Parts: sequence; C-alpha cells; structure tokens
Amino acid sequence: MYAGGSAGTNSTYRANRQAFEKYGIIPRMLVNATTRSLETKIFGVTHSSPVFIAPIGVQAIFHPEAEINPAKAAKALGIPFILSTAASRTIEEVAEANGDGYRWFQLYWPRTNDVTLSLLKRAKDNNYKALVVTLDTMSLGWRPHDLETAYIPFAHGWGVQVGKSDPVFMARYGKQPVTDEHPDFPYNPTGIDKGIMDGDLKCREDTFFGMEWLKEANSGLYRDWNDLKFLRENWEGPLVLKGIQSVHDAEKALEYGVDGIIVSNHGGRQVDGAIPSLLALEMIMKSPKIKAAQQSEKLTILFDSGIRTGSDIIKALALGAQAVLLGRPWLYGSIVGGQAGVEQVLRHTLADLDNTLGLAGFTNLSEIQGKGEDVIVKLT
Ligand SMILES: Cc1cc2nc3c(=O)[nH]c(=O)nc-3n(C[C@H](O)[C@H](O)[C@H](O)COP(=O)(O)O)c2cc1C
Repeated sequence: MYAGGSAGTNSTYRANRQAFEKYGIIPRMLVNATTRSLETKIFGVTHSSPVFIAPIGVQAIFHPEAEINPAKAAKALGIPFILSTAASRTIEEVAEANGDGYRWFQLYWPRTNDVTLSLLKRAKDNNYKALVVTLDTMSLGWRPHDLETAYIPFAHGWGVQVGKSDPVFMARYGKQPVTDEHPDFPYNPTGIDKGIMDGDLKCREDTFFGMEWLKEANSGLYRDWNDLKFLRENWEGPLVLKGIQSVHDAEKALEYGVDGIIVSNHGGRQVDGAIPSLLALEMIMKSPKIKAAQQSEKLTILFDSGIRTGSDIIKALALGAQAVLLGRPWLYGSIVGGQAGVEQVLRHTLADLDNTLGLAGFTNLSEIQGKGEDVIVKLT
C-alpha cells in the first residue's frame, strides 16, 4: 500500500499513465536498425542507457536488504543510482554496495545548515556525483491509503537512517535507536495515529510529533529560491531540482543557476489532482528559454512519474527529456526478488526499449531526443 498508493483518489497517478496513451509513436520501415545504441550523455558522462534508478526512501519496510538491492543491481547493470535521504541504510553503506558504480545523492533538505553541510560532505566523500534536491515533499501528501491504516514509516523509525548516522546530528542528539523501540517513541495506535486518522493538521504538518531529533533526521522546511544559493555555494558538482512541473519554475531554475531539473510529480504521491508529469514536460519544452538552455548544455532535463515501458521512454525522450528515472517498477522487483528482482526489471525495461527503438526504425537516441512530431504524434 505504501509503495502503490498515491495522493487523494490516485487521480494524478492514473493521469500520469493516461498521458502516455495520448501519444503514439510513428514507426518507420526499411531502416537498417540491426546495430543500435542506447548511449546517453548526462553532465559529460556517457551511460549505456537513458534510465536512472529513482530515489525511493524507507526501503527497509519492503525488503531486509533495503537500498542495498538497487545499489548492487545498478552497479551490476551499469545504471546510475540515486540514493534518497529517507533511506534506511547510510550514505556510506550504500556507496560501498554500489562500489565503483555511478551514483547521485537526493537531498531532503534538513532544518539546520550544519547537518545539511555534513550530509553534503558525506555524499561528496563517498563519490555521489550530483545532488538532487527534491522540492515537492515539504510534508507528505494527503494519502488516504496510509491514513486509513495510520501508516507513516518515519513514525516507526524507518527512513531516518541517513540523518541518524550523521556525526553532526549525533553530536547534538546522541545516538538514536534504529527501530521504534525507543522509550520516548510517540508511536501509539490509539493516540498519535488516531490524530492522523482524524486529519489533525497540526499533527500532520509537524510530521515528527515534536521530536526534534526525528525532525532533524528527516524533515523538510518550506524554502524559497534564494535558499538555493546555500546549496550552490556548498556543492561543487551538478545541482539538480526534482519536482519541477511548470514553465515558471523551470525558467526560475535556470535563472538561479542550477544544472538540471527532473520534471516529476513524485509518482502522483504529493499534490492530488496535479497535472500529469508528461504534460508538464510538454509545456516546459515549449519554452524557448528552456529549449535554448538545453541545446547549449546549460540545463539538463530529466523526467519521471509513470515510466513503465520502453515506449514510455521513447515518448518522454521525443518530448525533450534526456533521460528518465524508473521508480515503482524496480521497487516491486526488489520486493519480490531482492537484488535479482531489481536486475530483472531493469533488464526487461532496457530490452523493451532497445527492441521498440529498432522496430520503430531508429538506431540511437539522438534520432528521437527532442524530435517531437518526427517521432510521436498526439492522438485525438
Ligand atoms: C514508495 C516511494 C518512496 C519514494 N521516496 C522518494 C524519496 O525518498 N525521495 C524522492 O525524491 N522521491 C521519492 N519517491 C518518488 C520517486 O523518486 C519517483 O519520483 C516516483 O516513484 C515516480 O513515479 P512512478 O514510480 O509512478 O513512475 C518515492 C516514490 C515511491 C513510490
């Protein structure tokens, strides 16, 4: 439920999928597509495909090996991996599992600058090459599935391991236990959870129930564009904003000097009724400023929310994305089959992409990326 559920009536989740069905690929015949390449260059690094592993937190609730599964699978298949701040393993453990694989770190921006700086340092020291700042999750979305079951994994002590293992955090709050066996832990089926179920807004906004250490370990504050300067000044590598859904914000991102954006609505888990992510991509790519910035390599554009098949990837690329993040599909692979399950989902996705690309008469991604109506058409 926690993985599959989205905000509200799942309307945005469904819209994400339906948006792909509103486009059709136009296949070309008598093209020799025997030799094909899925190679993709992002921030100067060439990858064997345009697929990244999306950051997904709290994986210990799904599989005992948690984030280790996708980290190892990513390394085995040469796929870039993005680690969430809401992970249930530490930055260091996951880096070790990912070895000399290629990885990024996704930041849920802590409340204080010293903890933030410490996370950035740990990410850099452990070879996470880019920083992805997720902007759409300053509190959790209104998710009826989780409200009905009164389920917030963080309130059980899961998904706060990156924060809790931080030396600056530890110096301030002391070592905190990994599970909900803490004597002060607020989890109580008839108390706090009832507050959540009753829609107690104070309780939801203050997700961590007044426990300062828990808030610091993993909790967002509303920020503004000027706050980004702090990250820009303190992170040398590429800075990428995740959760962009409007032309306005994409152009602002450019103005504030970020290197990339991920057009995403968090798989429909945050704003119920938000527009499908593919439509957001289409709107953003109509901006001449964004298009020019992409062409001059000033701004890199990635996409997620709803990617399930090879043809979905072709459509997102044709609309202007340079790479995509795969989310729930690999998580389901991990739940069912651990590392092997993640690998199988990734292999199938790439094989489907490669096969569909060839059958549609293309040999490499430069023939489709940003090519719009040469490749796809909107169905009426
Ligand atoms: C269970 C779950 C946990 C997630 N956790 C995070 C997270 O910690 N950080 C983040 O930036 N995005 C998180 N996401 C969003 C994904 O990165 C991605 O945007 C989303 O899964 C895309 O939608 P799709 O999986 O339906 O294609 C999470 C998504 C799911 C399903």
